[in-house]
Amino acid sequence: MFLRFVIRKTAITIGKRNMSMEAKFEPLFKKIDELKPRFIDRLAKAIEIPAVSSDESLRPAVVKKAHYIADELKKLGFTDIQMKELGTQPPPVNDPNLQLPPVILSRYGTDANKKTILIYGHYDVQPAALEDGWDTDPFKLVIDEQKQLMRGRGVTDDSGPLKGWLNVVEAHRELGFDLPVNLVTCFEGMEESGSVGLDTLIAEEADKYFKDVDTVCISDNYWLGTKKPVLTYGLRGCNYYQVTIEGPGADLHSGIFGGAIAEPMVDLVQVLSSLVDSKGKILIDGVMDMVAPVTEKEKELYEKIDFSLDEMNAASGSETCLYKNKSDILMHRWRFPSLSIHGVEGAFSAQGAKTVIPAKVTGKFSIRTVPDMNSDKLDKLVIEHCQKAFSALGSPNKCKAELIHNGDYWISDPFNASFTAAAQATKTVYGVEPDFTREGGSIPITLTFEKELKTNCMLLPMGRGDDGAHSINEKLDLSNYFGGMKTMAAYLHYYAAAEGK
Ligand SMILES: C[C@H](N)C(=O)N[C@@H](Cc1c[nH]cn1)C(=O)O
Ligand SMILES: [Zn+2]
Ligand SMILES: [Zn+2]
Repeated sequence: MFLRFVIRKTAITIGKRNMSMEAKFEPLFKKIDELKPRFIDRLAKAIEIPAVSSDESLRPAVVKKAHYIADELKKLGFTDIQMKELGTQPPPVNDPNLQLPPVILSRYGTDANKKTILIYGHYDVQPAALEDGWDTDPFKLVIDEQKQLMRGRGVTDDSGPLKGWLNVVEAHRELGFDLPVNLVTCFEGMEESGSVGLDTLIAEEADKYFKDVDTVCISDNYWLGTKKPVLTYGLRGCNYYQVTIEGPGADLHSGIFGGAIAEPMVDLVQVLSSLVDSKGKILIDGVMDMVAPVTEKEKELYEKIDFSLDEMNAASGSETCLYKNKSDILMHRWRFPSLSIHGVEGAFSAQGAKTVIPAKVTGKFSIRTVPDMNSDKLDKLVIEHCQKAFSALGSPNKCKAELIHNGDYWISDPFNASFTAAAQATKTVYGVEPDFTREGGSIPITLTFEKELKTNCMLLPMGRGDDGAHSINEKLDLSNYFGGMKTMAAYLHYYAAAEGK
């Protein structure tokens, strides 16, 4: 209720003072539509580069994509382009000399009379392979004319939104319009792998490259459903772990050794199954005790959000949701922790029936964290739990549990000039006021920006909840790509005209 009032009041004030600004929207939006072939082509070239940050063998591709983006920035008139090197990737890693991909810093405009917005995005992607069940090559942008959408790994997460910012600048240039704000880019290539190395860079550049930043805008999440635009004011954190169990000196014939040897895979399955039950309940002692209690006031927020079980089922492609009512679903996606088991490295996973006893297996799992969980305490609880669960097996094998990477949860107050400007932009483009949502996923660096730059972050998603980010057949509807760019463009203008940060 209060939020609606603030948005309307500001819109009227800004509307009166900035008629000329709003008059620019018509040609700007028309230009964005006109440049459709160019904007799709820019995204297609990005999708073709398999920039999978978690795959060490694909690191050259991640770096290649960074250079492709930097070249585009140069052509579009961005200045002071710096490819910031972050050194070698810390363990656990196979190649101890593996270089982290560069962070792309650049500027568009340096006018001291304008506000400065830092736009963050990531150019790395999650792994993808045709064998996973994709209908088309994941690293080739395919347009489905009938459904009016684009498919390919990264279209919605996060190459589409990242390119969206570049396209918005290009539309202004084509029209001879000044950008109403200065932009600073911070585009990283390790977000899908915990944003390793970026915290340090942000701390180092806070008083240098990022000195004049007034606010941070991140377009790297999704609407909750498929119809209603949202603005996001919270994220869960993510602590990612691995537990390795090893025994025999090499993979063994299960007919020759089976029954007479302690099998690492058998031990691992038991350790993993001690972490969480089939109802999603985390079984590690002490974890749930850290979670902030649900308040009555908070419950009302979930009831007002436009979402349904049907939308949840449509997005998951199943009817396997653990909860039936909207509030429970949203709370378990946004404000309770979850533990997911992702896979096992070293185990037989291909088709067919290989009769092998794997010698060394590494189970991967992560915990999405929420207020008021303490990350260090969580690591201690998790690692001790794994060691205890393994010891209880009395196995002669060896077990090691460790953290791979972590990133904090983030929650902010959406009552500031940036959220208000984004709400106005959404209303202008989509004709509806956005819902204010939290996100179950993680963008590890959000809290770091707020702490180090002493400013606010605002999340302005482009794609929809059913885009299949991290999944097969990842898509971005054309209406979201173009609507998203128009919203980004209008946001820059509304934010420039607003009082305060
Ligand atoms: C929401 C964002 N687009 C995203 O997908 N983030 C990843 C980040 C990550 C990967 N490992 C740990 N964090 C996610 O939420 O999985
Ligand atoms: Zn992302
Ligand atoms: Zn992602």
